[in-house]
Amino acid sequence: MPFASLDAFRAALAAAPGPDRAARAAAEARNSRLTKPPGALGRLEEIAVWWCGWRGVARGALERPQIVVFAADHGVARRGVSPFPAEVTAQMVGNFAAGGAAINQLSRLLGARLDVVDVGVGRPTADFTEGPAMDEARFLQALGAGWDAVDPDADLFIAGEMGIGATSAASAVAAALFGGGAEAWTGRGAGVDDAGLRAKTAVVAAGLAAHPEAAADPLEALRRLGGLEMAAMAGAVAAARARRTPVLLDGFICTAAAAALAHASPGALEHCRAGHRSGEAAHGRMLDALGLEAVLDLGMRLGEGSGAAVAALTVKAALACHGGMATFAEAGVSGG
Ligand SMILES: Cc1cc2ncn([C@H]3O[C@H](COP(=O)(O)O)[C@@H](O)[C@H]3O)c2cc1C
Ligand SMILES: O=C(O)c1cccnc1
Repeated sequence: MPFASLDAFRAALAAAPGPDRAARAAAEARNSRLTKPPGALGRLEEIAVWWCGWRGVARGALERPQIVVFAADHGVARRGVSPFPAEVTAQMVGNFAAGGAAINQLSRLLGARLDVVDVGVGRPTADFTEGPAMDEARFLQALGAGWDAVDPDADLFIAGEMGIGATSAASAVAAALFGGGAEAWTGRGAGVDDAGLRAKTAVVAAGLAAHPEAAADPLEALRRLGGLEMAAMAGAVAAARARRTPVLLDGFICTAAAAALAHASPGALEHCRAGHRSGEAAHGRMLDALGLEAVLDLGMRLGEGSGAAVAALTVKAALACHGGMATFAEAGVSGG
């Protein structure tokens, strides 16, 4: 859906539907009758009920998960904020096409549809220390590209990204949204050393200083300090909500993009769970600030949607138990 203005996108966010409460209650009732002590499947139980509520079913299985990797280049990559050169973004897009990346293996294992959407490879954002990363037209285009990438028939959606420099953009957006300064939100990304981390933190601080307007408006924070792939991820997460498709958020970059939605429209992430807690230092703090609990905590810090893809295997497990187990009555087991 092309958005003619930021207000049009805000209106789409405001129109977000809630879960199907009757389906959720039916899934909860079913869960309480299954042959196990109450609560013995731990958080798998609430994961299954969450998914059923958004899908509008009393029970179900994961059949059409979708992963979209949004790829884009960052102007700020020129500032030496990543241990890897900017050309790795395009090279990794080639690797996705050839099936050689981590996300290829995980999406195949999950049985997911994997799409790679180029929203700015070779056409970087502006360096946010010098001006807004995106003008409004480009920002709206990326939001719309993300919106359009979501398969309306998907039964679980994951947004991933590829873009050298992206953790600097995510740190800047997080600092603008949550406050606390560049130091609190800047981490090692793809692996900068101590000197690199100091330089990266200074670049994020310079970006924040250049865009005081970002603190006042979450979508402006995303436009001025974020990346094209982050804008597309935000558009995709919003589109999934419009279709009541449950979402697993990935790591630091994905969560920072989604956080802009949460700040723009309270409740915008009700259809989301945090797939994992990334090894990027500030991700846990961001999840806490958003009130999100991670499904997994494996020290992964890759991006590409990889942490959420592993978490989707846990959703599959949760739904296999919830959908397939016998009730106490069906199995003739006493005590239910
Ligand atoms: C080979 C390679 C594959 C990747 N896949 C995801 N990322 C991850 O690293 C980048 C962010 O880190 P930074 O902000 O430090 O540049 C993003 O592209 C992210 O998706 C990768 C990075 C590399 C090097
Ligand atoms: O958590 C993430 O999304 C992440 C962390 C490091 C590098 N790329 C992505």
